[in-house]
Amino acid sequence: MRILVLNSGSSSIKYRLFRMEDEAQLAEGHVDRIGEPEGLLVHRAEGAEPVRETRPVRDHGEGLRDILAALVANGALADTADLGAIGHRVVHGGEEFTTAVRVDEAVMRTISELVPLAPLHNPPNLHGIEEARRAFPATPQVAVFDTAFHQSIPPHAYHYALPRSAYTDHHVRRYGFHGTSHRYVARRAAQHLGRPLEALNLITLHLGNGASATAIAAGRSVDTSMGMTPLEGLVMGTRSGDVDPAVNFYLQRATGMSPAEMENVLIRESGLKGLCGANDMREVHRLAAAGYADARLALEVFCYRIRKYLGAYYAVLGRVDAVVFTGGIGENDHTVRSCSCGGLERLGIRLDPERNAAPCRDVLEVSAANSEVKVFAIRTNEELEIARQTLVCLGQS
Ligand SMILES: Nc1ncnc2c1ncn2[C@@H]1O[C@H](COP(=O)(O)OP(=O)(O)O)[C@@H](O)[C@H]1O
Ligand SMILES: CC(=O)OP(=O)(O)O
Ligand SMILES: [Mg+2]
Repeated sequence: MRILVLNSGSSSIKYRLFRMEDEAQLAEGHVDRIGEPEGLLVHRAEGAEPVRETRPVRDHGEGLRDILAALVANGALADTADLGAIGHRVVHGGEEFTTAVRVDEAVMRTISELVPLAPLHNPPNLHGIEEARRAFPATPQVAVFDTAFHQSIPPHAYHYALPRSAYTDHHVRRYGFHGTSHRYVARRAAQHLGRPLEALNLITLHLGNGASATAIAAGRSVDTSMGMTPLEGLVMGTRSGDVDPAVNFYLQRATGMSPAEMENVLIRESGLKGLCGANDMREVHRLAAAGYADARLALEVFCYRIRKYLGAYYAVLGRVDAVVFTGGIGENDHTVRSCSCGGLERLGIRLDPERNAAPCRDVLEVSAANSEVKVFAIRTNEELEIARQTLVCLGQS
């Protein structure tokens, strides 16, 4: 069966096509700048020349039709009937969804009821599903939630110490995100260690544009650094992560910013970008190497926050079998890995500098031979995990 995985953002659609019999990736690409005067379309498929086009793409519906046409043109699909299912990334599933679900009217309604909890992510996800249902009415559509893996977090870890009505009336609690990635790399680590995931305690660190840490006990998520929204926790490209909530009110009063303007500052103008002007980690390194003190500080704040969560989750778990770094930064940035793990030898975490400097192609063990806790860099594949869960949901695996 062929499964198309879609990740619909506000002005983009990313996709990958898999043949599930052998989990081969047949094609991938993205449509960016939807609705802008000049859109960008990139398509790559096995055995075909890559295509890169710039032209306007009016809306998500047109973007999806372009993707389908490209998949047929480059031979990845014979026709639409060749598509067994579409799996959609949906960021917020609230408390309603603990696993992937087949999309129907009731599911669409529930995802839209969750929009207030994820105003940036859920509307484009929902829109992508609507358009896909319109473009492929006969194809089963499955929603796979970032929050689902974290539904095993116990009440003492998901409750904030707020008046009860915040939870009972307004659903304010920790939900956690990046669940498909944390789950995927946890499974890869277990395979590499040759042990069942259900027997392992892990700390997984997804460090991409968004970043989060998860404590995994006996294969299940028991705590994670992102909260009600993907703003809490680690320092990110443009998001602040943890701050004293009073900063919010203080800065609004001091500067006259509205709540919406303040939210924009915390989500889009903070993190690495706020600290040193660059949100891309490679650029932060370039600036630091060129002697910019702000960039060096940004790196230190970024790694220090990770180290704090490593310590906290060590305490949560009591025993840790492995720490896993993933996401664009976690997979590629050996400096961030060594800086984040620095000084944790007493916890049994010791890196091997030579192994740590090697490129990570799939699973790279970066801990020293005498490290009690194994440390890995593992390439994540959220799309493949979504395709697998789509297959499970349809009862075909
Ligand atoms: N070789 C590298 N060294 C350091 N950072 C890298 C490297 N390659 C990618 N990154 C960083 O990874 C981040 C993007 O991560 P990625 O997982 O691709 O993002 P997203 O969350 O959008 O999927 C950026 O900060 C980028 O600078
Ligand atoms: C939920 C989230 O933060 O996702 P991303 O890292 O893709 O922004
Ligand atoms: Mg990513």
